[in-house]
Parts: sequence; C-alpha cells; structure tokens
Amino acid sequence: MYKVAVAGTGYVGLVAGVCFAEVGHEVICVDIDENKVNKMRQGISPIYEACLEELMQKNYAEGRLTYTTDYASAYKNSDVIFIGVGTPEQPDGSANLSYIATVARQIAETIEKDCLVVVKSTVPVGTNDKVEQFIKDFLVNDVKVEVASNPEFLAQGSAVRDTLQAARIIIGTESKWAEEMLMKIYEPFNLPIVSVRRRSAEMIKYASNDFLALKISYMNDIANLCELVGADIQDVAKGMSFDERIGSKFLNAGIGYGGSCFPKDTKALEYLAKQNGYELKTVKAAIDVNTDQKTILYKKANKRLITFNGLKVAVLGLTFKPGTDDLRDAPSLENIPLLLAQGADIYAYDPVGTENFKRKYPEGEDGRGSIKYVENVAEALAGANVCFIFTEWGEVKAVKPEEYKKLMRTPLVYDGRNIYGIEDMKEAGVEYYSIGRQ
Ligand SMILES: NC(=O)c1ccc[n+]([C@@H]2O[C@H](COP(=O)([O-])OP(=O)(O)OC[C@H]3O[C@@H](n4cnc5c(N)ncnc54)[C@H](O)[C@@H]3O)[C@@H](O)[C@H]2O)c1
Ligand SMILES: O=c1ccn([C@@H]2O[C@H](COP(=O)(O)OP(=O)(O)O[C@H]3O[C@H](CO)[C@@H](O)[C@H](O)[C@H]3O)[C@@H](O)[C@H]2O)c(=O)[nH]1
Repeated sequence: MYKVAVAGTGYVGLVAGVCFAEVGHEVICVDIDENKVNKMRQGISPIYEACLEELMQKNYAEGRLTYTTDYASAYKNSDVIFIGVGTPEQPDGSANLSYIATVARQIAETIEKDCLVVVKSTVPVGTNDKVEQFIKDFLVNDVKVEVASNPEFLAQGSAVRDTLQAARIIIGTESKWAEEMLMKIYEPFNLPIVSVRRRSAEMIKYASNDFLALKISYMNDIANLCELVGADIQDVAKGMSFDERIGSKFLNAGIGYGGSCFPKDTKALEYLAKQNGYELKTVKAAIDVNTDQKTILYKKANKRLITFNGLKVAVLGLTFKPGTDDLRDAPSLENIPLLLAQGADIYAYDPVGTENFKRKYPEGEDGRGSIKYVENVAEALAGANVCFIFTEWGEVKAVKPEEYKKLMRTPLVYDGRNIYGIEDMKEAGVEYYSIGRQ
C-alpha cells in the first residue's frame, strides 16, 4: 500500500482520495479552502454525492484518511501525489491551468523523496509534459520526480460507484517505473486498466467527453427536426437503441447538456484543435446545437404568451442533473435571468440545489421580477400560470399529470426532460410542450 496525497477535494479529488483509502492506501487530502477541510474533518462532505459521507467517516475513523491545508507536510513524504484541482473554462474557451501550475510549484518546493505526480484533472494534450518540466524547473531537493496522466471518468451523482466500479482506468506514462507504480496503486480496485502514453491518455478523456456531448447534441438536433415533421424523438431513440452499435445510453433529447465537464471540455478541445491549425467541425456543431437548445423552451413559451410580466412561474429543478447540488452550466442559469428580466414571479423548487442557487439569486425582487424558493413541488405549482421543468429529479417525476391540472391556475407545462407521455398530459387537461414531440 502507498502513501497517497491528493491535491484538491472537489468531486474528483475527494472521491478519489476516499476510494484510495477504501481500498487500503494511506491518504491525505489537501485543499486550500479551510472551511472545506474543517467540514471534512468533522465527517461532513462539502459536496452532495451518494455514499460519500459514509465512506469519509469510515476511513477517517480507521485512520487511513486525513485532511489538511498544510500541503508541505502532506507532499513531502508521499509516494504519489494525485492532482485533482479545477481546470475551468477561460473566456476564449481554453482550459485555465493556473491551479495546476500552483500545485506543481508547491510539489516542486516541498517533496523530499522520489515521487510520482499523477494528473487526474482534465488537461489539454501536452500538459503533462509541461507539468513535469515545471516541477523539475522548481525542484528544491535532489529527488526523482515523474508525471503520469490518469484522467477521471466519474459522473456527478454516482461518483463513488463510478470510481469503485469504473468501466476502465486509463493510465498514461512515459516509463516502466511510473506504469508499474500506477498499476500497483490500482491493483486493489480489480478493474480493467488501459495503459498508454501520456498524450494519448490526455486525449482519451476529451475524446470520450466530446463524443458523449456530440451524441446528446445529435439527438437534440434530430429532436428539433422531429418536432417539425411530426415524429416523436422518444420513439425514435427507442428504435435506435436496439442497435448495439448505437447503444441505449445518452440518447435522451432535452434542454441541452450542462455540468462542469461537457460544456468546457468541448470548448477546450475545439480550442486545442484551432491552436494546431485544425478545425474540429463535429465538436463545433455539438457546441452550437447545445447553445441553442438551452433556451428552446423559453422561446417556445414566449411565442405562446404575450409576456411573463406578473405571471407566477413554477420552476422544477435547478441543478444541471439529478443527484448533485452542482449548478455549473445548468439550463436553469440560462433561463431564470430571461424570465426575471421579463418580470416573472418565479417559485423555484429543487431538492438539493436551492442553497447554491440562492447564492447567485437571493430570494426577493430581481430585475423586473422576483424569485422565491419553496420546499416542495406542490408549493411551486400552487396557482402558477406556467411551469418549466429543468431537472428530472425523482420528486419531479413523481408528480402526476392530474396534479398540474389541479394545482396550477393555468396548467401550461414546458418540460425540458420529456418526463411525461403526451397523451397522459392531454388526458389530464394539461397544455404540454416538451422536446422533439408534438
Ligand atoms: N466534476 C466532475 O464530475 C469531473 C469528472 C471528471 C473529471 N473532472 C475534472 O477534474 C478536475 C477537477 O474537477 P472538480 O469538479 O473536482 O473541481 P472542483 O472545483 O469541485 O474542486 C477543485 C478543488 O481544488 C481546490 N484547490 C484549488 N487550488 C488548490 C491547491 N493549490 N491545492 C489544493 N487544493 C486546491 C479547490 O479549493 C477545490 O476544492 C477538472 O479538471 C475537471 O474537468 C471533473
Ligand atoms: O442522454 C442524455 C444524457 C445526459 N444529458 C445531459 O448531459 C449532461 C451531463 O450528464 P452526465 O454525463 O450524466 O454528467 P456529468 O457528471 O457531467 O459527467 C460527464 O462529465 C464528467 C466530467 O468529465 C465525466 O467524467 C463523465 O464520464 C461524463 O458522463 C447533463 O446536463 C445531462 O442532463 C442529456 O441531455 N441527455
């Protein structure tokens, strides 16, 4: 078993740290955010993820998992340091590598024994080479250091399961020493390992994410055409899914992909291509379709209503997908300002995302409209003139068509997740609009 340090305790770093401890490694998680570290020491997860808190508490109690802001003490004696800090999008679409650079420098200045540095964050092809050079440039002690790539494929909401039961582990190395060490670290997981060179590993991450984003944008594109020609995208997706070459996953048309990865990783790969004099036409198309898709329901509602001014608008779901409190690139963030600017009185419900959303849009008057956060779906729907569904939470899917009819002043529903059957809503007396269906 190894002494493992993890830099960054977000979705990737914390889950990786906890899972490494769970399989027996001695793990220290480092973050610059003192609040987060204090919370974690009390057994409280700073992010909402199924099973994470239980595993944090168990491994902390059993002494295999600790947390610190003191990176020097964490890095100096580690066999391996995983980097899981953010690589957010910059205004030009490129990935911001400043957090990676800071950690690299902190590592260079503190390690006191031979050490493998593993980049888990999603980084443009060639970044691992630069990180290795950067660490060597700033190295204080005479030790051996090498960098390896180990991109992460977990999805938010199922992060622990996706790590412990990952479809594959990708490792990208430039030496036998690094490859063997990473193989040993992952041995207890008993999962398929694909070992390649560093640049290929970096590319596998972007190619996978962008492929999935493309799949979604393709279905959204087809959905929009379905609507125009009288086909039903749900039926079309079902028919397609029986072909194993297509597969049944990620065929759901909707209000566009969001989250912390697909939007930024499509733009970052497009940027990388451009930098190398190449136009990545397929990925550009995925981005363009997604941009339009985000406000497609708002535009539909705008055609149907004279104005949103003074209307009670129920919003069901704020997070970018169910099972997470993350709002990054959530469709709600695109649509709520448009509704507020028109003077809508929004009653928003989300089972876990409300606190995060409140920080961006505090309760009360905003622009011409107002926003209020409610405790359940019924409160949001009561007396509403129109309802938007942005996230397919279980609590939202559980609402029966008749309840919209019963609770709303005018049962007018715009569903960005195709939760309901068209006929079921019609029978219940609900005027219902969704994606790719008439
Ligand atoms: N979120 C996901 O589902 C997911 C999945 C796969 C890959 N990724 C990639 O993994 C990376 C991290 O994503 P995330 O969503 O976990 O990020 P995040 O923003 O949730 O967490 C990053 C953490 O790093 C900390 N940090 C910043 N500088 C630090 C430093 N110098 N030392 C220690 N900690 C520091 C921050 O305080 C924060 O807690 C990104 O590159 C992302 O693209 C994310
Ligand atoms: O058929 C589908 C499937 C997903 N989505 C949307 O796509 C986005 C992303 O969903 P999902 O992939 O489930 O969540 P993420 O947590 O963003 O995970 C993705 O991004 C991570 C970060 O890189 C990767 O590690 C994961 O493998 C990859 O699935 C969400 O807005 C979903 O609503 C659809 O619109 N239709």
